Amino acid sequence: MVKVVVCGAAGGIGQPLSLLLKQSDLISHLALYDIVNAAGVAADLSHINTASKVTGHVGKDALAEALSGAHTVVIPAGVPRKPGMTRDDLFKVNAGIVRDLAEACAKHCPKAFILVISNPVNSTVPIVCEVFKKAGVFDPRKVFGVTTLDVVRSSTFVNHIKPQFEPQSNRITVVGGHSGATIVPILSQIKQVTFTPEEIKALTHRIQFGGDEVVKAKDGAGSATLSMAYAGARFTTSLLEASVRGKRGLVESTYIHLKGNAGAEWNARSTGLEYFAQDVELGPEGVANVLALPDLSAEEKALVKIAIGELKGNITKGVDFVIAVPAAKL
Ligand SMILES: NC(=O)C1=CN([C@@H]2O[C@H](COP(=O)(O)OP(=O)(O)OC[C@H]3O[C@@H](n4cnc5c(N)ncnc54)[C@H](O)[C@@H]3O)[C@@H](O)[C@H]2O)C=CC1
Ligand SMILES: O=C([O-])CC(=O)C(=O)O
Repeated sequence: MVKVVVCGAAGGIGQPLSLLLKQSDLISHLALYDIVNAAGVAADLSHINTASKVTGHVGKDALAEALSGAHTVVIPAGVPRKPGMTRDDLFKVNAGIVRDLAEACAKHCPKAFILVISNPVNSTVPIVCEVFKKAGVFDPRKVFGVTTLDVVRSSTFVNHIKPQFEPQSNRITVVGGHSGATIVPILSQIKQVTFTPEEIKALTHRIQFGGDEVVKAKDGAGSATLSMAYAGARFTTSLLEASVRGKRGLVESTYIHLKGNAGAEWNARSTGLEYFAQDVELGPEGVANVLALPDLSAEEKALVKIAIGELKGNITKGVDFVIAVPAAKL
């Protein structure tokens, strides 16, 4: 039974994510942090008759208390997209938010698992890792970019055109990163159903730009929150099952720092990248083993090549931000 902190807990993702985590019997203390409204959300959730204690922490002065003793910190803090924006457009605001939260985590809970939801994930994960490196507390097994929504969407969208494909028990590998062309679903490995080349093309495009569908439908009121909360709770639960309960064989796709993770050498060599999303087996210390990339079709190889090109810039942008901009005093 552990303490889990949600940073950005009063937001569109933070609230339903906290609701789902309140139902976990692996969590003894759910600490909700935000710069606004976290006390109200915590009071509300605290009336639910599950075992965990819920506390609310509002504003920077309450951050140390929220984070101390944390086993896991989930970060959906920051601004979401509006129509016409890319995830990279969020960097201006969210890079500083994530950098400051990472600084506080490195200080107050340096051994915690850090799950990054805030966009652009391709750059915010390097920001967290660089902050932890600077503080001398970096463990590459413990920082995760949450790309689970791409996996969830993949199964859902395949099921929409192939109803015989059972979407909850059949997991699809998604590699690369978390934005447009960097999202590469490996549909060629699906054994249960077959596709025409046109179906593969349409599905791939829908998965890569699934986020845009929601941004467009919400029409200025934000991006995916409920499906993201579901995906974030799924990833958090898998990690807790593996790290707290010791469950073996749990595999999730996630965007990680390759160097220093078992099994990732091949990925690092073949992509030339420092960070990449790939299936990993979770264990007591976080990443237990990075699974080998599955066989890719010629089309998927071409998509991975495009993803690598885009990821390079996204990663450099995150790394440079930490090196170039001094951290806010916390
Ligand atoms: N990884 C993924 O697959 C996905 C990521 N996202 C990203 O998640 C982020 C949050 O999205 P929403 O919840 O819809 O936004 P939102 O605006 O509804 O909520 C964000 C929350 O963060 C809080 N916040 C702002 N600055 C903060 C700080 N310094 N410390 C703590 N909390 C702070 C705000 O007060 C607000 O409550 C966005 O960057 C969005 O792009 C969204 C969907 C999927
Ligand atoms: O599209 C967005 O901006 C939010 C997001 O990351 C997603 O829904 O995959």
